[in-house]
Amino acid sequence: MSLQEENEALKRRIKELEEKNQFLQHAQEQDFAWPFPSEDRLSNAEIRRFGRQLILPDVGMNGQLKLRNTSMLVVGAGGLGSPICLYLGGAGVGRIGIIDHDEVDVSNLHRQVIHDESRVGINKARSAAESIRRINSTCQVIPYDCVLDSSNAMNIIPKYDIVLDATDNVATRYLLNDACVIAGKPLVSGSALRMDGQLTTYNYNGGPCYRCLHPTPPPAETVTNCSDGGVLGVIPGIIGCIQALQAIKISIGLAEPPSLLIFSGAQPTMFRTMKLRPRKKDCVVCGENPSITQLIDYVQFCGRGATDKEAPLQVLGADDRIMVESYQKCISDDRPHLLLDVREQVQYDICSLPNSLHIPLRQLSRRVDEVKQAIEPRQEDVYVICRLGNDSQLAVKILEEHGIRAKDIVGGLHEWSLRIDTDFPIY
Ligand SMILES: Nc1ncnc2c1ncn2[C@@H]1O[C@H](COP(=O)(O)OP(=O)(O)OP(=O)(O)O)[C@@H](O)[C@H]1O
Ligand SMILES: [Zn+2]
Repeated sequence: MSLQEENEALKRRIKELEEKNQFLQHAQEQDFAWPFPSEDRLSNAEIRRFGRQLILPDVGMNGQLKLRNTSMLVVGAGGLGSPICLYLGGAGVGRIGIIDHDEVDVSNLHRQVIHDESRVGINKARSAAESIRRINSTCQVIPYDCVLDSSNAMNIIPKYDIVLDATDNVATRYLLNDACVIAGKPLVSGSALRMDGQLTTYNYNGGPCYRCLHPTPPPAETVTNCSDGGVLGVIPGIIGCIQALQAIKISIGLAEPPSLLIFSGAQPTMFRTMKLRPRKKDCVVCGENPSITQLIDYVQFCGRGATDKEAPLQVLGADDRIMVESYQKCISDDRPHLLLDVREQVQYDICSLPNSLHIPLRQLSRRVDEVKQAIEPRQEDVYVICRLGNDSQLAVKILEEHGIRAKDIVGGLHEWSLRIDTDFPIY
């Protein structure tokens, strides 16, 4: 390509980007009159755009108008929130609020398909809003770049007709439940982990709320999220799509009594539905004499908040732990020692430090003799490592119970990769 051609191509690209920018600014600055002024008819442009779903007897003019006059709040623009936002925006929902405080990370992109590589580092609510506007510039999209918590939930939730829980932590589930009961909003709640997912609508059609079924939160250390347990990208895609469908059905008046949908992606018959237990008359929030009439401190109630899902465990004292730098010195000084790696096989196969003995934490109690055999000849020091430095502490405790003194490596392989060997993979 000649210099002149290159110059012309660059000019075209600049023009393209300027046009895109203008379009986005226009979309952001559009007049947010709500509900839409012309409530009783669709424009020709709308008829053309929504024609394929407009001709469904279940939707029709009436249903499409209802969608246009419905506002929905999507909490979390991650794995579930991505398909929810894309399909609700595409379907013609009039107003969509999106809350997320987090930024797009490259490890999100396998499932959070509303974002792309160019959005890495950008707030997810803003990124999702931009994607919806590109699909349907007439949708009023309101991104909230913040953590939804007790201080702001009652300012936001009452402004919407239907709320969709697309988050990944227990504190936000209880917060959303209570806020939706207090504000009288249906809550379409989804979850996805590994190959499985679940979906329920709470506080809808006389059905139960989340607390009716789960009065107390599970112990914080038993809760697994996608970054610990993994997730196949398409699983939240499926659940999120059904959440969007459910919200559309509620909006246009097609929804049945709420039930629990259980999705097992690894099984040949993937879908099951179960009847929900009825609403509890003595439920503390939706019962006849509720003791919770305003939002509480959910971080305290659940033992963990929305933003500290990867907060490190503190099980051991300082004497039972070493920093990655000290472990590196141990290697460079050639000090005899045993490195025990307690991650699952699937993680060990991805990467490991040389000369480690591998016993997954789950098997450690019954395989403790292997550790003894490995250290006995030279009475070596034992160091335990895992991915983030949580399981390794639990492993040190187990070894202690069997009379083996060991130390855990603080922050695990993640820290090793950040501070010692940047070529070591992070996953
Ligand atoms: N209280 C909250 N307020 C705002 N956003 C929230 C809240 N709780 C969770 N979220 C958001 O919900 C989304 C859930 O997405 P997802 O389950 O796919 O996990 P993730 O946090 O993006 O990814 P990973 O677990 O792999 O780091 C996240 O983007 C998270 O920031
Ligand atoms: Zn209840």
